[in-house]
Amino acid sequence: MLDVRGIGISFGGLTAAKDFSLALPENGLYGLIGPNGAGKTTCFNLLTGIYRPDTGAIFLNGADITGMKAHQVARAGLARTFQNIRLFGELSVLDNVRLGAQMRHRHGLFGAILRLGRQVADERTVVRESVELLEIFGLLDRAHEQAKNLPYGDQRRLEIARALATQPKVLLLDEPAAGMNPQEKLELMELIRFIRDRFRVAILLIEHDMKLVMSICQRITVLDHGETIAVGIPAEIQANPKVIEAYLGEPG
Ligand SMILES: Nc1ncnc2c1ncn2[C@@H]1O[C@H](COP(=O)(O)OP(=O)(O)OP(=O)(O)O)[C@@H](O)[C@H]1O
Repeated sequence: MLDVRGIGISFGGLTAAKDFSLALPENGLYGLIGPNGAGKTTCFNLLTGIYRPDTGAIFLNGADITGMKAHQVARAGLARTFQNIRLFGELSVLDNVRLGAQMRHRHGLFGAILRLGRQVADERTVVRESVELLEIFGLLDRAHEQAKNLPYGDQRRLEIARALATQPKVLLLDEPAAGMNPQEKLELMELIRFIRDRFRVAILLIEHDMKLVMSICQRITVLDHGETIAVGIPAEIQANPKVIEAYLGEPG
């Protein structure tokens, strides 16, 4: 579903990502780990069109998306969440998800404002889909609150709901468990599996919580200093001396 072939980027003298490859199958759940500054978020930025790779190519469901802009990548079916939650804090919970769903409909926001024929039908579909998502994520009773007023764990879930509203083929989650307590992490683990099955989406997950990554990911890629140092199933990764060394060298 997502086929990444040797992408890389340098900033000045620093190679932030080098020769990164990945073959994420339909409905797969893979992990991307590595010490701080290893280049994980840089890879997400390359995949989602925030950065343009200096080398390599990216294919989504067979289509070459290399060099596309972020909004084109999103339309092509690659959605993401961010390490630092990026919601529209002043907008309602429902409107945040609506904006995701709106992206797929032809007439967009202007159509919704003009309220003409087809646009009204589109808008009704958008609202229906958004309400369904909020229900699935247990956020429907907060639909009309401002997003910024939600508790932290709910904001993380809302961001995932908004990404799913675009009906992606592939979903990239950047540290979804960051700042969560152990109970919330357990719930999140279940939620990620549920999302994969319910929405039939392939998921690539960046996460520092090893327990979470090791228990839900089928395969894991480990980065260190921008380079891939290991790829394998969780048991292989846990026993890999290069991986252990990379993490032991990490301060704190
Ligand atoms: N736009 C940029 N300009 C210059 N350097 C950058 C840029 N983006 C990333 N880097 C550098 O690339 C390296 C990798 O950063 P990145 O954020 O991808 O790491 P990470 O693995 O996601 O780390 P963390 O786990 O701390 O989030 C870092 O040294 C970072 O400073």
